[in-house]
Amino acid sequence: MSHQKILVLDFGSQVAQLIARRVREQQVYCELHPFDVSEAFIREYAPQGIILSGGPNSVYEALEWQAPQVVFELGVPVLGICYGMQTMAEQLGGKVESSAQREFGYAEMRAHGHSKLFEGIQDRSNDQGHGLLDVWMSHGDKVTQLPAGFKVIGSSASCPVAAMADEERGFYAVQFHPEVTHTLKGKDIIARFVHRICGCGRDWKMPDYIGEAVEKIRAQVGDEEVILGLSGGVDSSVAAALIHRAIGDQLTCVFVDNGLLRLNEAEQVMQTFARSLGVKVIHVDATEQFMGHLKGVSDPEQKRKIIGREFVEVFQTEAKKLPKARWLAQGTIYPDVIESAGAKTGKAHAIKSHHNVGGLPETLNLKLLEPLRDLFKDEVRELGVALGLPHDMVYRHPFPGPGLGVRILGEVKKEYADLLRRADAIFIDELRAADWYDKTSQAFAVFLPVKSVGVMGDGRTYEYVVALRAVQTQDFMTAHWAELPHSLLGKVSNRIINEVRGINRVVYDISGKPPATIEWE
Ligand SMILES: Nc1ncnc2c1ncn2[C@@H]1O[C@H](COP(=O)(O)OP(=O)(O)OP(=O)(O)O)[C@@H](O)[C@H]1O
Ligand SMILES: O=c1[nH]c(=O)c2[nH+]cn([C@@H]3O[C@H](COP(=O)(O)O)[C@@H](O)[C@H]3O)c2[nH]1
Ligand SMILES: NC(=O)CC[C@H](N)C(=O)O
Ligand SMILES: [Mg+2]
Repeated sequence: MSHQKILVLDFGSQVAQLIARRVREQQVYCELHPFDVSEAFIREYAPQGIILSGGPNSVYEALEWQAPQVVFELGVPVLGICYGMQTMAEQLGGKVESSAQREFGYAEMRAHGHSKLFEGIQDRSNDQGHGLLDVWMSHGDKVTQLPAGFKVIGSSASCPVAAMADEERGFYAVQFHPEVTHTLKGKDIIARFVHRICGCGRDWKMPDYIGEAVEKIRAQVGDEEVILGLSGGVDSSVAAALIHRAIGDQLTCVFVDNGLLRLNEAEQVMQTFARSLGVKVIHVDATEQFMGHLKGVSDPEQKRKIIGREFVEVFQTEAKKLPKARWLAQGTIYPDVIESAGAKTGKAHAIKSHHNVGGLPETLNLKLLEPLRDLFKDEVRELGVALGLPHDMVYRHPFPGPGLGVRILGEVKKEYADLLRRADAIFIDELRAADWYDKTSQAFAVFLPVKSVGVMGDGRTYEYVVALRAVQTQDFMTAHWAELPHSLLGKVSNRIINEVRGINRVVYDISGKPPATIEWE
């Protein structure tokens, strides 16, 4: 089945992913691509409408940062946002200049000229009955001359052309950012563009998508076999459930106990998958193998690389035991794809080597099956619910593949892992009991291999420290530390110190991301 689609062209905006999110929320399929994709690509993609994102450049400096001309020749509506508006103006014969008044943050925009884009959408109105909108701006350039055929449809105090349109041709542009939540009616504006102006229906729904995905997996796999690394996390669990729905027993999951899992995790995963869902799961106890290779290693990057390598090692060994195994399935999701795409616009530094990216050796001899490649995390969760996975599994916090290996600072030892497992379980227990688990995006304990002095029962102690970490975030790219109630933190600290012998001090991590990261290594 083919969907009606929107195409988002990325000019290097920090929030380009959000545009795609906002469109998907309208149950309209869309993809984000670098602005310089080929004309042939755009024609073949056959969008129902195109959105041009913002970006850091100025149109009068970065002359090659233009939308492919075909964008304006396809006969479909186009929405330019910020830089997207400026390049639209420039390319169609208008003018853009650097502005004396730069605007960053809140602005009030007055809508005028009865455009389809804003009609009936306002936060309040002024004395003349014009709609006023609270919008979020981030620009230093502005359109100073309209291209032929355009009229002004919105203005703000320091930006006379805050929005423009050529309704005849379906070209719309806004200087503000409708994709961020600070633009209060942004969601309505995106909805208006994709539904009314582009004429897209609501045909992107997870329950319907199951059938489509199942067909595709069957066609790809045929009568061959698939192995999937199952972690019990959201992505691999949903991938397992989906592939199992498609090919049943041709799927074998491999759950690796690397000795770095949380308390009772192995039992829980086996229980849910093998017993409740009837999926074939092989439980590989590779504790010795992982711990052996990690012995004496304290550099975080080296630890990550070793863990990644050993995972592949295990998958390969297991695949050899299945004569028809030709596929390795992964729970790769859309943000993973976008973040590692290395588009012309991306200049990201390597902060951490994620264990599952780029670690596949040439000799693997297995094809990759990635049925969640087009989905955002919340879509993956919705799909999981539609597939009948238990709520607790679908809404659990993410857990990184290197597991406790990156939560024990420095060298990993079994003794440390055992202490950490117990402290972590107490923290998560208490979070749930206090109804805070679902209010945080990720929470865990970290083991610090330093000792401090304490006094317990009149005796001196000299023991290890545990740090608690809890964050709130939408996308895990940035995060705030969670303002957990002091009483809750107090209770967790008390329980850990009383119940886990070997730990006599608990601290709470109050660093945001950036500048810190969520995991400590
Ligand atoms: N213990 C494990 N055994 C087998 N495969 C694993 C294990 N840990 C991680 N993996 C593999 O690595 C992939 C990436 O891990 P990642 O943590 O990003 O995803 P996830 O565990 O599926 O979901 P979540 O992000 O919710 O934790 C998983 O999809 C899974 O295929
Ligand atoms: O599957 C994974 N393999 C990894 O190697 C890995 N490293 C970090 N994470 C998770 O990614 C999110 C962001 O983490 P950081 O702020 O620590 O970079 C957080 O959710 C982290 O738990 C990983 N997940
Ligand atoms: N956020 C943007 O797209 C900014 C566009 C352009 N660089 C400006 O400053 O006006
Ligand atoms: Mg995980």
